[in-house]
Amino acid sequence: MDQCCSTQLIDGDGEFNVSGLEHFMKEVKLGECGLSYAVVSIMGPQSSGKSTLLNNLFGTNFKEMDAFKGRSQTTKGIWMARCAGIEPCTIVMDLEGTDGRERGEDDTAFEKQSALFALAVSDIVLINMWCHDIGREQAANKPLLKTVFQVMMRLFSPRKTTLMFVIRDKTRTPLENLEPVLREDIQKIWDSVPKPEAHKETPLSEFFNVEVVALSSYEEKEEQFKEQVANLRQRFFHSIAPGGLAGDRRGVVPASGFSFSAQQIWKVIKENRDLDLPAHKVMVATVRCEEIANEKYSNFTMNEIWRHIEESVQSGPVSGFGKKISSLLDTCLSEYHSEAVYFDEGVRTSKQKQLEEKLLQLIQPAFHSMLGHLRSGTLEKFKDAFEKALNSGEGFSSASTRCTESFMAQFDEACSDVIIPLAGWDSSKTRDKLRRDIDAHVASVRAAKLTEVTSMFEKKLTEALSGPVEALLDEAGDDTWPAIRKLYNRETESAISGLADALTGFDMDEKTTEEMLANLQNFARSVIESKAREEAGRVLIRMKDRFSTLFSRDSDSMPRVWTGKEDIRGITRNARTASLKLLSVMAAIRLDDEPDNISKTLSAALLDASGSASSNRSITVGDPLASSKWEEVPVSRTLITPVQCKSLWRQFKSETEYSVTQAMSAQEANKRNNNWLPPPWAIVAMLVLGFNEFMTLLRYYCLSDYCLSSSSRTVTKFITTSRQKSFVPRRDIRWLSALQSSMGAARHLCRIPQWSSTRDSININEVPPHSHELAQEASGTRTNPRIHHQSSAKSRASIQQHALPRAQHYQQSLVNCIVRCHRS
Ligand SMILES: Nc1nc2c(ncn2[C@@H]2O[C@H](COP(=O)(O)OP(=O)(O)OP(=O)(O)O)[C@@H](O)[C@H]2O)c(=O)[nH]1
Repeated sequence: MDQCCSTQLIDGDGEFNVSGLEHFMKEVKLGECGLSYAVVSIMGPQSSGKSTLLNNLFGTNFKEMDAFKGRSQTTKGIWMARCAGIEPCTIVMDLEGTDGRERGEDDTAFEKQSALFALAVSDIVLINMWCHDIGREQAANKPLLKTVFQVMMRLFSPRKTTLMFVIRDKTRTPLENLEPVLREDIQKIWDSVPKPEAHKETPLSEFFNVEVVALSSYEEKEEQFKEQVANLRQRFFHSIAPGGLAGDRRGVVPASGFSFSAQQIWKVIKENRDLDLPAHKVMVATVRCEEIANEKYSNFTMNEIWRHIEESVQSGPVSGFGKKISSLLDTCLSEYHSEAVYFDEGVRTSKQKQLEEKLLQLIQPAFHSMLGHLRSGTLEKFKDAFEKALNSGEGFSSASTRCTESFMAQFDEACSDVIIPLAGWDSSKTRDKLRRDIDAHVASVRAAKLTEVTSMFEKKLTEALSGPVEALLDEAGDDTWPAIRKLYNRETESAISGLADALTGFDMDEKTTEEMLANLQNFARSVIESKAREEAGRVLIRMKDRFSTLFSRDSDSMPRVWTGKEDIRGITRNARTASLKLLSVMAAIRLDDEPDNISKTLSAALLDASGSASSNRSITVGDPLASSKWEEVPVSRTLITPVQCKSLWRQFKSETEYSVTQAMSAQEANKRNNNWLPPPWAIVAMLVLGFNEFMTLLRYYCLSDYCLSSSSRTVTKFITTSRQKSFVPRRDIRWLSALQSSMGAARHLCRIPQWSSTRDSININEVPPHSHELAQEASGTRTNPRIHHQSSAKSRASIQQHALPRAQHYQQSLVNCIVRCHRS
């Protein structure tokens, strides 16, 4: 026989030995038995040989009374032991004997409590009784049976227990004769027990299987006793099998819940409450399933593989995540199931569901982290691949479609490795987010590329338009805006065509493409408009330049010399008309080829009938320029408003007036100097006084004029050459101009009586005052030319070297001629 293990379950004071039971259960490994165990109890009068029977029947080691010390109570409370060598695992409880002398009046209470406990917990209850008590009115077991039947009524839906009456010290009377008498006694007791209304007519057999065995006296016929006990033992093998000795086992709790169940039953019994076994079973199942679930959850959280996954997933994806987690979950849940399988199904399933939820709640953050890693990883890989595809020259649309499909498929594949079938979590939200991220990236790259392409065409357009437009506006004339329009159309068409070609690879909708092309066209327009505005801001300078060019230079671009023959009025009119043309061209943007009357309006308002004189009138009512808006031109295309034109013209006129005045003064001076004919009275006098004098004078004038003109032209030529070659300082040019004037003055001197033949040279330091004035006028300064030439010895030397010898030569010729004329 196996070594027996026993413990006191409930002590004599009714205290439940929890730790003792837990220890006992571990020792006999009861928790692992599931439903494959049986509980046998024995009750009966004190010192009726219960312990002796159990020890012989089940190989237990319950304490037995020493026969030589007399009959007294040996067993206190309830003891428990495992039956040795009986399968399935059978637990036997030895109850304190009834009817004992030690407990007195209170015994009833403990008897009832222990009897109820035994009925609630046991599959088989042995009722130990003396053979000689059968049929006796005052039999010792009668109160015990009454108690058993009474407490049984306190069990709701009691399990059907096997009541095995063990008749001790069997007499010669055969069992067949004893059993009916005993059953009759039992029935009488059953009938006498008060029952609840529901069980008034319920037969005893509804609640108990009654079995009767008889044993010979252990003390007197030990051999027989042991033989009979050995036979009886056989009935306890496979007692829980169908048809076995055990009852219907309706109230059986899984072995792992036995400890808790027994505690709760004893607690209820002690509190003298009714014992609802089905409810108790559910309660035990609830508590035990919860305990099992908690234990499994705790085991899961402590699992090494899980802890590694949980830690690793913080920093990156874990390979085979779904499979690993699923395996852990399966293990955990199957362990739960195997332990909780014998508990109430409803409770078990419910608790399993709760366990699953808790586990999935624990796992979910790791799952989302995994998806997050997959999403971000896929996105990064997509970005790299997309960039490489674009750099390799693949079309934008083709690259984006191909890369998107490829990496979404990669994500789907990777997701299948993460999915936990039990959880049934959906990765579609993460997938959608990835798709949105990819689309956003494609959009941003597209925007950047489009900006790049657009900028390139804008730059090209700016280069193609800006310079030429500036040049065209600089030469403002009737053809300026048509030329700009032509340029604009040509360059814009070229750029739009180029951009349209470049956009074909971007897979853009027609509307967006058209918008971009329109934007480029508008950009071209804005370049021209901007340049036009810029040039319009400099219109006054340009007008003055144009005026100056046309006024101061002849058709060969040579500087004009106001000899007196020029038509200053006409030249001024032409210059102003050209300047006004520039103003009218600059007044508005004419990219749309819409005719306007700006030029006519300006001419009418700013040039008089002759076209030369500009209006100095202030703005009056009815003045076509008294407006801030041209009639035919929208404000957006206006560069210079009518009133601004008026103001600009006034300023232009006043700033160019001086040049005209100067020219006129110079012309007047030249006219005076060229007026060599003697006064009319002299001509008349000469005609009257004599032919000789006339001829003399004629020669004198002709020769002197020839000589001086020659000298004057020589000096003029020298000055011009010097200017062109830039080897004479400007101030000396001024002096030479003065010298040139002085030669004119020399002609004048020739007619002055003070002129003498002894004066055969010109002292440059004594240039006549008249020539100084001429010099001042020529130079436009008030500086005394004397100071200039004095301040530059080098210049003076140069002049003396080049100009003066010639001047002196011609002057000497002049003097000689004059002397000859005088003499002749
Ligand atoms: N006449 C008779 N005496 C027996 C028999 N079996 C045991 N005894 C004796 O009865 C006495 C009590 O035996 P236990 O086995 O201790 O009886 P018990 O019912 O367990 O006693 P408590 O635990 O005190 O109630 C002992 O002296 C035994 O030798 C039997 O079959 N016939």
